[in-house]
Amino acid sequence: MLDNMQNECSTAHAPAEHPKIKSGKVGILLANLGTPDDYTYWPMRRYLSEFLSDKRVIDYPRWKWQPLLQLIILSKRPFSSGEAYKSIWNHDKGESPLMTITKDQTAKMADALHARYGDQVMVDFCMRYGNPSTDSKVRKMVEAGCQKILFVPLYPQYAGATSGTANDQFFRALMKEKWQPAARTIPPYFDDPAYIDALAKSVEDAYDTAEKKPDLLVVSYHGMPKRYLMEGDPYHCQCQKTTRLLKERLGWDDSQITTTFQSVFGPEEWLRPYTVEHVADLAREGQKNIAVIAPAFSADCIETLEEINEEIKESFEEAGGEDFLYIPCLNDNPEHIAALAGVIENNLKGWLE
Ligand SMILES: C=CC1=C(C)c2cc3[nH]c(cc4nc(cc5[nH]c(cc1n2)c(C)c5CCC(=O)O)C(CCC(=O)O)=C4C)c(C)c3C=C
Ligand SMILES: [Fe+2]
Ligand SMILES: [Fe+2]
Repeated sequence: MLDNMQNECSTAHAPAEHPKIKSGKVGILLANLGTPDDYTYWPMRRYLSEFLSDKRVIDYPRWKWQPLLQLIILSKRPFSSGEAYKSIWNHDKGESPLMTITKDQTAKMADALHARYGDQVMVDFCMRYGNPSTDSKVRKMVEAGCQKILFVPLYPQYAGATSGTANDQFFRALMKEKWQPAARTIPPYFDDPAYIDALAKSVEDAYDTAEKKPDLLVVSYHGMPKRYLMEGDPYHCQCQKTTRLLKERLGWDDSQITTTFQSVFGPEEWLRPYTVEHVADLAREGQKNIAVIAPAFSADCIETLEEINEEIKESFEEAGGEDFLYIPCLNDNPEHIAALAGVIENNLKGWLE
């Protein structure tokens, strides 16, 4: 039974103006990358500026990077990225798909965890960039009486540019609290059997219902500069291992599956092979019928719906490819929620049984 501090202070000894203190809950705070509030210039610029000013994402010295970012990149990219967001926008809800899906995931996770732990837990989500901010959601949890918070970045593979910076922002939010809750973050879960099962099932379902069974599965991960790998970031290795585990779980051999990296940004070399070039090479070599899956994303977003399913598909078709099957992210499907709930349960041990 979790302790309730308010009982101790409801005696005659407490000062009359004593604040109401809520306690006794465990917060589970899901976190994703963030997304612009709108696809027009200023919201896009605000979002990109916050994102691309993060040293975990782009690690050039500020004096060199900020003039280039603020004067050159942010005068053009909000327009081109805004167009891309507009093409995938959830106009009914007035938000991006990443936002809609994260809300759906959170609602389903809340149901699953309330069924398991009752009202001892509070489940919510925040974003690393933009809204709802990590600060605001940590504040809300502390105010509601969460003395313990488990922070859950929704990235299966660890990268400094994703889980690392999400955790940094969580710790910064804790710095502002008078009564800092106990805090945990989760390790990467790319090798969790239930997560690999969920991925494999999504491939099997897509292949079963495809008009033409694909000859090759391209497993496309968000890229990063190759230098980050050389400097110690484990993301590349965790991506390669995700593909291997998926291949083994599907009972396939190396001829049926391949790993690539997408979304190259700037002049540096990024992790290779680049998806957009590789699918064109495949089409030219005679692989006319492929499927693409993107396991680094827990929710469909601009990088999957627009980049993979529009730009990369076009590159494949222009090079002579015929059938391009995009396999959606795991989003709020039941196997994904169950796998994530299992990861959360494991990481709550000692706090809640
Ligand atoms: C420029 C450096 C970038 C690195 C390094 C990077 C790593 C990285 N990102 C994700 C997940 C997502 N990225 C998303 C969008 C996005 N990413 C970058 C740049 C880097 N990402 C930019 C500039 C953008 C914005 C879109 C654009 O202007 O092209 C998103 C989608 C957000 C959405 O609203 O839909 C996600 C998710 C991972 C997993 C990763 C790992 C190394
Ligand atoms: Fe990104
Ligand atoms: Fe590696």
